[in-house]
Parts: sequence; C-alpha cells; structure tokens
Amino acid sequence: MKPNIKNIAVLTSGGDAPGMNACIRAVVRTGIYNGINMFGVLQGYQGLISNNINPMDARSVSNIIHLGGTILKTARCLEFKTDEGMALAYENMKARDIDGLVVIGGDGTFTGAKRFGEKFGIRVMGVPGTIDNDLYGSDFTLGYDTAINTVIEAIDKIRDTADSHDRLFFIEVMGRDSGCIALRSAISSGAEAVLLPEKETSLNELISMLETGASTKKTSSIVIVSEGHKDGGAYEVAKKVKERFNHYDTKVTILGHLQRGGSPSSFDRILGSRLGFAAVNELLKGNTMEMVGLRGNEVKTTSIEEALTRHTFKLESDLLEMTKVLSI
Ligand SMILES: Nc1ncnc2c1ncn2[C@@H]1O[C@H](COP(=O)(O)OP(=O)(O)OP(=O)(O)O)[C@@H](O)[C@H]1O
Ligand SMILES: O=P(O)(O)OC[C@H]1O[C@](O)(CO)[C@@H](O)[C@@H]1O
Ligand SMILES: [Mg+2]
Repeated sequence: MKPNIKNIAVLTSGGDAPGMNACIRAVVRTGIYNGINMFGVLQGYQGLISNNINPMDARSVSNIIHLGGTILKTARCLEFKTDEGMALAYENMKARDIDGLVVIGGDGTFTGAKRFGEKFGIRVMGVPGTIDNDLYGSDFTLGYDTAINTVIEAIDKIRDTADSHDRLFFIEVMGRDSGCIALRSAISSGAEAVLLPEKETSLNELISMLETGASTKKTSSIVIVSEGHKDGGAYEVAKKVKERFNHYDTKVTILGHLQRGGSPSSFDRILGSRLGFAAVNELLKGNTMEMVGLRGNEVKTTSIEEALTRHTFKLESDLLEMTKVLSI
C-alpha cells in the first residue's frame, strides 16, 4: 500500500559534487508537482541537528541547474555519528512531520542514512552524489563525469609542459579510497602509469616501466598518483622514484580541490535530474532504504546496504592492464 507522504526533506552531505544542484531542483519540483510540502536542510546532517530546515518551493530552485557546489551547502558532521546527534536530528524532523528524506552524497552519507533510517523508522532514499564513483548500483555517481573532465583538462595542459621540457610529472588526483578518477583519467590522458589505492604497484615495477620508456626514446612521462596510494601522495612517490631513477627532470602537481567544483557537464545535469525525479517517485511508491542509480541507461534501485558493501567491483583490472599496454 502507498504511504500517505506529505512532507519530504532533501539534503546534500559529504564532499560537494557537480550536479547536486540539478538533483536538488528535480527533487523539489517532483515533490511539489505531486502535492508534497518540500524542505531543504542546510549543511547536510548538521542542519538536521541544528534545525536548519527550510520550506522550498519551485522558485527556490530556479537558475541553479548550471551551478557547481550545492545551494543547500554540505558538511562532514561528526555529531551525527553519535546517538545524541541522531536523536536531535529525529526530533527536528518529527516537529515538522517530515516523513521522507532524500540524501544526496557518498558512502559516508549512506552509512549515516542507513543507521538513521533503521533507528527511527524514517523513510530514506539515497542519491549517489560524489566525485569518487564508489557506490555499487550506479554505473556513475553524480559529479564524477564533470570531475574527470576537469582532471583531464588539467593533465593535458601539464603534458604540454612535460613534452616541451622533457620532464617526468607526478600528478596527484583525488580519491582517498577510490581509484576511479585516477584510473580513468590515466586512460583518457594517455598517462604512462597510474598508482591506485586499491592495488599494489611496487616502485620497482614503476621504475622499470619508466626505464623502458626512457630506453625507447620517450622524452617525457606522466604518472597519475591517487591521493590514497599506499606509498604516499605524489610528492612522496616522486621522491622515492628520484632516488633510484634520475633520467628526467621531475616535477609534482597536486590537482587538489579544483577537481570538485565547476559547472556540471551535460551528463551530470541529466543524471542529477533523473535521479532526483526517481528518488521522490520511489518514496511516494512506498520504497525506503534504497538508492536510485543509473545502470545501463536505466534508473534502478539498489538497497543502501548493497550499495555500500559491493562497491569494490568498480575498479576493473582489465583497464589497468590496458593502460600498461597502451603506454609502451
Ligand atoms: N557511521 C556513520 N554514522 C552516522 N553518520 C555517518 C557515518 N559515517 C558518515 N556519516 C555522516 O555522513 C557524512 C558524510 O560522510 P563522508 O564525509 O564520508 O562523505 P561521503 O558522503 O562519503 O562523500 P564524499 O566521499 O564524496 O566526500 C559524515 O560527515 C557524517 O555526518
Ligand atoms: O574536501 P575534503 O573534506 O578535504 O575531502 C577530500 C575528499 O573528498 C573527496 O573529494 C570526495 O568528495 C575525496 O576524493 C577526497 O579524499
Ligand atoms: Mg566517501
């Protein structure tokens, strides 16, 4: 039986990701279209705790589809991990009679949503919004496409300098635990090698590859280092390599937070719109504790539990093998 939902709140949490605004717009307008009172929570779970919950109408989300970041702001909120914090958040939702919550965020956001939903019986729907692309059940997470395009634009520019000066560049990209950006940006920028958090690549292996390149007349090289790689970030890896292989003039670039902002790509605007629309419709159908995601070209639901536990599949080892072949 369909539940009689009257009030739905939406929040963004964890790192901001391009496309979050397109998604907020879709959530708010789909709710209003269906006669639901819509609320926006500021600063993720922090706003639930501090009662920063405001009514939203169709015009509250005008002219935002092209904007990066999130108009609802976001936060990493430690208090929400405590029983006291969750209880406060629940009281503030109850006071407004909010009977459905759409959370847009990454694995941490979903972990919080799962605990919150189970503890208080809140109806929760998740939208995968993170540049890390580290959730099972959606081929792509919101923001990943824009982020990787930002990354390759930067690497292309660095390649001009690497080539002109015959240099070896170590470029660090985001992804504390997820090597998706690193692997895909290595392929699309034609990098010589990539170091990932999920996979051990020994320095011996890396150095021998660079030596082979130098001996076959490579005049410059680019190595992508994921920030979460076990040998340290790009500075650390570059230092260790330089001690044993000094063929090129070596430089390091940390791309850092320029990877997360910026106007969303068309892909992320469409994805955000589709997932936001679907999230509200799923809540209205009576579904809860699920994530809406894109599989193939269809929007499908996956339980939040599964989205969190099965994400490791994403790093295809055949792609890593391919980068080795294509960079000889
Ligand atoms: N175990 C947990 N219990 C309750 N809340 C949690 C838990 N883990 C994370 N959260 C909440 O979710 C928020 C966002 O998590 P996190 O900082 O890991 O980002 P994320 O959603 O994974 O996004 P991204 O990785 O893209 O930055 C945390 O700041 C916290 O408020
Ligand atoms: O901006 P912060 O809080 O330093 O977070 C950085 C982390 O967030 C992410 O960008 C994901 O949003 C990770 O790839 C990165 O490790
Ligand atoms: Mg995360």
